[in-house]
Amino acid sequence: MSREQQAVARARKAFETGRSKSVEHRIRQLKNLQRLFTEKQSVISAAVKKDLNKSEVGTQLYETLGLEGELNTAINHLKEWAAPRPVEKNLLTISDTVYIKPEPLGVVLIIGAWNYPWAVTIQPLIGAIAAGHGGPAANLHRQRALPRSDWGVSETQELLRQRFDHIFYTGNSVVGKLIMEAAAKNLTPVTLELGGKSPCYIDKNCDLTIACRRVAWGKYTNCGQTCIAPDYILCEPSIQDRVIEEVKKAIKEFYTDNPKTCPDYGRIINQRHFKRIMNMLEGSTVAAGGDNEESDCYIAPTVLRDVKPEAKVMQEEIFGPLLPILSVSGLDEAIKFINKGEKPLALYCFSSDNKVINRMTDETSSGGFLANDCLVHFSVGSLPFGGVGNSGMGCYHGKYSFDQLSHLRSCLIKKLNMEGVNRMRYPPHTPKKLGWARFFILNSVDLGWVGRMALLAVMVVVAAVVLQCTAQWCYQSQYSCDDTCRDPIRWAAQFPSCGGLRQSPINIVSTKVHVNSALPPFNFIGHTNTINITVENKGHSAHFALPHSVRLTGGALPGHYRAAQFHFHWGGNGRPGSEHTIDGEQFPMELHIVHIKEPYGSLAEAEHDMAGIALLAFLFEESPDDNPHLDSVIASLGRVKNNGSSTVIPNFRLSDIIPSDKDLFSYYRYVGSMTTPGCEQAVAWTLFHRTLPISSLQLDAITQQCRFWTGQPMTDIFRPTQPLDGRVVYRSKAGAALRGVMHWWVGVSSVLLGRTGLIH
Ligand SMILES: NC(=O)C1=CN([C@@H]2O[C@H](COP(=O)(O)OP(=O)(O)OC[C@H]3O[C@@H](n4cnc5c(N)ncnc54)[C@H](O)[C@@H]3O)[C@@H](O)[C@H]2O)C=CC1
Ligand SMILES: CCCCCCCCCC(=O)O
Repeated sequence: MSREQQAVARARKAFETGRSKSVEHRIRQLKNLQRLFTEKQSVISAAVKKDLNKSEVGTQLYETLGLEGELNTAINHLKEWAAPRPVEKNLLTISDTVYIKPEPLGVVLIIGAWNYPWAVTIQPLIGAIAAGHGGPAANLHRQRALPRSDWGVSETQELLRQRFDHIFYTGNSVVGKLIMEAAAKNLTPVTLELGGKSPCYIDKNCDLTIACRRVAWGKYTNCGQTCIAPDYILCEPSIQDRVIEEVKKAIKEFYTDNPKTCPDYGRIINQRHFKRIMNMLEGSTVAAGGDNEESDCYIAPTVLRDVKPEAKVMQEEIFGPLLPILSVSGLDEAIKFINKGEKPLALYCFSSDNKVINRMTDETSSGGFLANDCLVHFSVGSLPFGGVGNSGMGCYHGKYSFDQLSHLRSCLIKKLNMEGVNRMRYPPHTPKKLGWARFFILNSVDLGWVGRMALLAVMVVVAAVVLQCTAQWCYQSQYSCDDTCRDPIRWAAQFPSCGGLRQSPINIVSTKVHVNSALPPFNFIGHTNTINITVENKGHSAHFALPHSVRLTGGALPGHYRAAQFHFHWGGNGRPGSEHTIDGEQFPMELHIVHIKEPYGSLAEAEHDMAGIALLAFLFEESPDDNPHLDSVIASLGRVKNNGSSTVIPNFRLSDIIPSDKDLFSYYRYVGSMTTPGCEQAVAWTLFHRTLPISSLQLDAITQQCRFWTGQPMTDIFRPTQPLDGRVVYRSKAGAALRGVMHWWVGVSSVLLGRTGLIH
């Protein structure tokens, strides 16, 4: 048996004892690892000094500090991570216990690279221990502190002939493919943390001194041997000379006039890599640096100017201290250039203009994206770190390491009773049974986070099942005395927020609103894009899903918001159906465009923030003529008649159904809630003065097409207005200056929080 086979056998035996599965055991192991970094700090630093000429402080800053943080996070959160995770259920499974159970996979092989030898091996190891793996085979690669040269390859190759339950590899993409090939033999899942050419776009609209200092830091740290180092700069020719001067200034500031003698400037790992990097200089013009000494593996911080895309230095990841500058005519060309290459591990964009940054994020893809800085995303444990496409697959850091190295097992525990409900899925199959199955499967019930108490909670759920099945919420129009669904006045019994003090919709009394000159116009982004949107009948209304490229800023909202969907509220048979009323008048129909604040990913995440959701509301007024922009909307509703059905509207533009920006400076603003259960009190409402036209024929077409989840015609889908409860409604003043925008929001929030008794 080879020593690699023995190591794997030992690890598997240890795993099979089941000891590593106990959370207490995992925490003990993590604490042991923590001790290693306090007790052996100087040995660790000395080894890395020999390998890469990193100073002791440098090793702590770039390697062990991050590991200490990861260890603390894992130790503090492990119980929560490892606990069963209850999930949302549908009506069919409401009485079952449904959860995700994170489980260790078995034996994990971790293969690391030499450039940050501790960070890239121990960080996945922390995840592996946390996930409950038995003695990972770990990396066998050798650093120069041990036998010098490329030892480790043959041992790794032998290891790869063994069977593992996961392989976590950090290194170059060529070897990454070999790893995947070896893993395929046993269908072993892999995480590949690879590299590539990470572009850095510098916009002319930015502080070049600061931008170049940050780029120089990102590039020359560890002598350029960082997987996420900015590989090359893209900028307009007009700023190239300034960029060179500023990078030179930063080099001097960090590493003195003579980087060779500076303790903070590193060395290339070995002569093979030294030659590889020096070869890349061929055909390019050195604008700064260029000095080198092979025997010392020294290459000075170097800048290359006017580099062509065909140049040698642009054909592969540099992984050394050369910084090529390529000319582009502007943002469009930079995006085109980046998209022509493989998807990078990191993408950097320096600009003072948010539009530039937004376009760069929206129109490119990369493992990570950083605006106006380099490398630091690696140190944020709450961000998943990993590549995409050629830069890798899978991710880690913090909880992501735990999840990456766990099997997220789906568990559904049913009881052997309630067979009646199951009959809808047993043969003989009939359309009626299908109708019931649609109802039970398509209606989800979010019971919230039950955590480790899942077992106890499910008993409560079982007890409540009969009540729950018959207690769906409905609009007043659906309710009749024979029904058991909950109409709006009884929503609060099941959804407590619906009885809160900041509920929507409201009646706006125009003489009582406060005129506020600090309410500026909105900035609509992506509203004119032509998109394909999915429309779905949700049982209570129809939702028109919007892509994340549609965004919103301005309007004194406290941040950037991404569109999620829009929907309408309507009446029926000539009855008005708006939710908001003005001076008691209800309008024929109301449009709501729902936006979620960044960086929240969903309504559920945003609901804990008082302004987590921005809702734009438009009232409709009856017009003698049809509004042609509503044709595609009306036609799509005809294709989603029943609960759960969906369709696509191709080539849709949001700007076609709402007025242009210049007509939207005038609006009401107040803080309220969603108007359907759970009535989350997290909404900054904007109700525009400008109404939208709709003909009576169009209104009839809209209100007569869809059906509720109960099968009845979907009419009068609005919630009655709610008490203001001391809230203030503001009205924007046309042409107001931007000044004081933040003050307005802070002012409103404190007024509101104070009045609702949340602050004193
Ligand atoms: N995404 C990330 O987190 C990181 C990615 N990298 C990337 O790693 C690359 C630099 O490291 P490398 O030169 O790859 O490091 P390396 O030469 O140390 O190789 C990485 C690992 O692969 C093993 N290995 C090498 N050749 C092998 C073969 N033929 N068969 C089996 N195993 C083999 C080595 O023993 C080592 O453990 C760069 O592309 C860099 O961007 C580096 C650090 C972090
Ligand atoms: C304070 C910022 C720390 C940046 C550390 C960067 C480590 C990159 C990982 C790698 O190349 O192996």
